Amino acid sequence: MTQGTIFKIKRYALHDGPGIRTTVFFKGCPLSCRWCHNPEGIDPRPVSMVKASPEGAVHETVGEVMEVAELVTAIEKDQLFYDESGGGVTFSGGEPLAQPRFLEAVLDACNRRDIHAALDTSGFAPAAVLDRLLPRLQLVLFDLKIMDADLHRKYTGVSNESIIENLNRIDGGLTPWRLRIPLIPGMTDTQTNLEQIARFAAGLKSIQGIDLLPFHRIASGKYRRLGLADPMAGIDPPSPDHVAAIKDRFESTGFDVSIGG
Ligand SMILES: C[S@@+](CC[C@H](N)C(=O)[O-])C[C@H]1O[C@@H](n2cnc3c(N)ncnc32)[C@H](O)[C@@H]1O
Ligand code: SF4
Repeated sequence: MTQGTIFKIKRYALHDGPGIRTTVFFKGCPLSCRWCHNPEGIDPRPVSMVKASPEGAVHETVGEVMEVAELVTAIEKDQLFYDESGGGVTFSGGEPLAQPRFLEAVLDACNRRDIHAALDTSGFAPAAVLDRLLPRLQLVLFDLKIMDADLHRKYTGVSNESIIENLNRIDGGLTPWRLRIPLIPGMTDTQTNLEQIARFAAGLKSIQGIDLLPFHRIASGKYRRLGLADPMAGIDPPSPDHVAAIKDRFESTGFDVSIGG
């Protein structure tokens, strides 16, 4: 039996793809982005978080091992909503590509049920994993964080070499995809990085659009609950005007650009 580890299933999501969606968060990620808003999803094993309750602080375990059939049952519960809204399921995390066999089995089940399946990914995976999974996906939301290899390593912990290779791979294929750029002040959101991304994006062929994801601070409480220091303490979200100017910049070169995705 193929099993996977999941840390959240969010129903009635209106982001991360068209229509009403269920977002499934896969546990485990080979990156460790300094700004990650899902720090509880990085360790592949279940982790302990402190939760406030009427009885005081209690520990809860985040992360659950699931069978393919169990997850598919949870996903198909809302098939009526997907069908009526043009929605479906989005696999996010953590990094879904870090559990490729489990993801493949769940995708096969979704494909058999005609459930639209989207992948939210850092793109950090062996090319063979991507090649196997792309034909099973109806949409890929592919993050591009930092073009400079050294800065990418500094802020995410890994090289971006395989990510760029995989971007070029998906761009030559048939699976619909959008580029996602998190706007993190001083890290991804610098003039140099955005210019480098714009130059790279100008050469892409099958890209359907760009989603800008402005930095937000929803994770600060999560770091506290994990017993960790917030690595982004003191950093504010970018202003709406600044984000609008970046949107204009990408739109002026012909891209369909959304804020928030
Ligand atoms: C948590 S990640 C999971 C999927 C995959 N690991 C990735 O990075 O694309 C989902 C999305 O949230 C974005 N993100 C993470 N932390 C963020 C933050 N603090 N503010 C805004 N976007 C953030 C990522 O860039 C990514 O597009
Ligand atoms: S790749 Fe995604 S899940 Fe992994 S650390 Fe970065 S933002 Fe978080």
